[in-house]
Amino acid sequence: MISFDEAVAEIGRVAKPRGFESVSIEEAAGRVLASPVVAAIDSPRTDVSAMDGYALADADLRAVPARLTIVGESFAGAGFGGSMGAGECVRIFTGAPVPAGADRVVMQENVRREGDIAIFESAPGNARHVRVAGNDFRSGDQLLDCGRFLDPRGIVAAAAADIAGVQVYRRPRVHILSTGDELAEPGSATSRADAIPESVSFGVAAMANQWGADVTGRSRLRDELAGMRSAAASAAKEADLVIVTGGASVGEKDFAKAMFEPAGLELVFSKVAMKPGKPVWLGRAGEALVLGLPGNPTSAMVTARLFLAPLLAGMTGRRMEDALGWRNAPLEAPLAECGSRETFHRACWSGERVQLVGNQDSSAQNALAQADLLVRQRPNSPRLEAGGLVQTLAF
Ligand SMILES: Nc1nc2c(c(=O)[nH]1)N[C@H]1C(S)=C(S)[C@@H](COP(=O)(O)OP(=O)(O)OC[C@H]3O[C@@H](n4cnc5c(N)ncnc54)[C@H](O)[C@@H]3O)O[C@H]1N2
Ligand code: MOO
Repeated sequence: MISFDEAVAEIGRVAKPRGFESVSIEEAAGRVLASPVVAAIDSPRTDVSAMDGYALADADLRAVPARLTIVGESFAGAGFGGSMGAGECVRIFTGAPVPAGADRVVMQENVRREGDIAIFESAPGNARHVRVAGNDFRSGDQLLDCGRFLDPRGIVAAAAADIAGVQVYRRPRVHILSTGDELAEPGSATSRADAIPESVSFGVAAMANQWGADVTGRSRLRDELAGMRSAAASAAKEADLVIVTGGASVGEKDFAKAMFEPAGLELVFSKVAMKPGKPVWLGRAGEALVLGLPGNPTSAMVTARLFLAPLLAGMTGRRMEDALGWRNAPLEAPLAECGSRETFHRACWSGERVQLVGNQDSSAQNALAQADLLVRQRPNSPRLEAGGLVQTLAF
């Protein structure tokens, strides 16, 4: 049995992107850049006004009040085509090109207008209200680095670079196999004695999508080795990552690993000294990675959060740390000493402190939905009093 940190290090070794593709800016949100975004234009492209008002030459306001003749208008998208001389100004709007000959914009609130004459009663302040060409970025500037997750802010910069598309890492194809004779489609559990709703694969699929995967297949399998083996072989051929739920322990029908043997399963790790989630395992079958999650729903979702999220971060070209951002937070109540397995308690954030949820059973589904944090407790660490700091991870 390896430690949690050793298991995370193994995840880091295997979690590599599987190629890249070009997508339009429209499709790029939530993807990760496989090549940098380089600006194709200056921004702004020319000197533009930062205010609605009047563009003029500073020299014309040396003596105030000043009366300048309005010789035209400049709008964003339709600049002033003419020329502006001494004693003249141009009506201008925010984002519009500043005409040649002007080096300042005066806000319209500080200007009185009489027909074609603009009257400037007082000396303007220091602010010229002109955004100089290229002051945001220049053509050729690298705006976003390779590996950048295209969040809404990044997408703005990518589009502003005036490029039609970007190169991003391919979304890993994920196939989820849930095992167990007892499992039934939600809504149909009572139609069969001893059946329960299959719940885990839905949470695992949601998490896989959240971390950038494309869930291309979902299958519910009976505990029958021949059928499981053929499902395992075809999932391993079709997917980059196969996730198996259940059958990870030592029961007589726990076939999760055995089902991949004919597909050439090589284990990376099997069993981690953690609670919950001890039976979690990782392997390869041909080109595919295979992640085995315990069947107990809380164990499955805790191990998915701790291993699937960083695995997909790496497979989509992100840093693994993006998925494992631990933060210190104070405890609401004392925490008993930890046993020999590293423990990940389910907890809630009250706004000021961390409170463990009441039901810490690894089969819990109601308490699972209440928890928004995991609290990490190192093996054999001593009791902590209320107010003591613990490491937490958004769950
Ligand atoms: N003798 C031992 N028994 C067990 C050990 C052990 O070390 N020695 N480990 C325990 C631990 S820890 C866990 S966790 C479970 C994990 O077992 P499996 O991965 O083999 O899971 P199953 O037996 O298939 O199922 C466990 C439990 O979860 C329910 N389940 C399974 N899949 C789903 C699903 N997709 N949706 C909803 N619920 C699911 C299943 O009905 C069982 O109740 O083993 C312990 N035993
Ligand atoms: O993973 Mo099991 O506790 O961890 O029920």
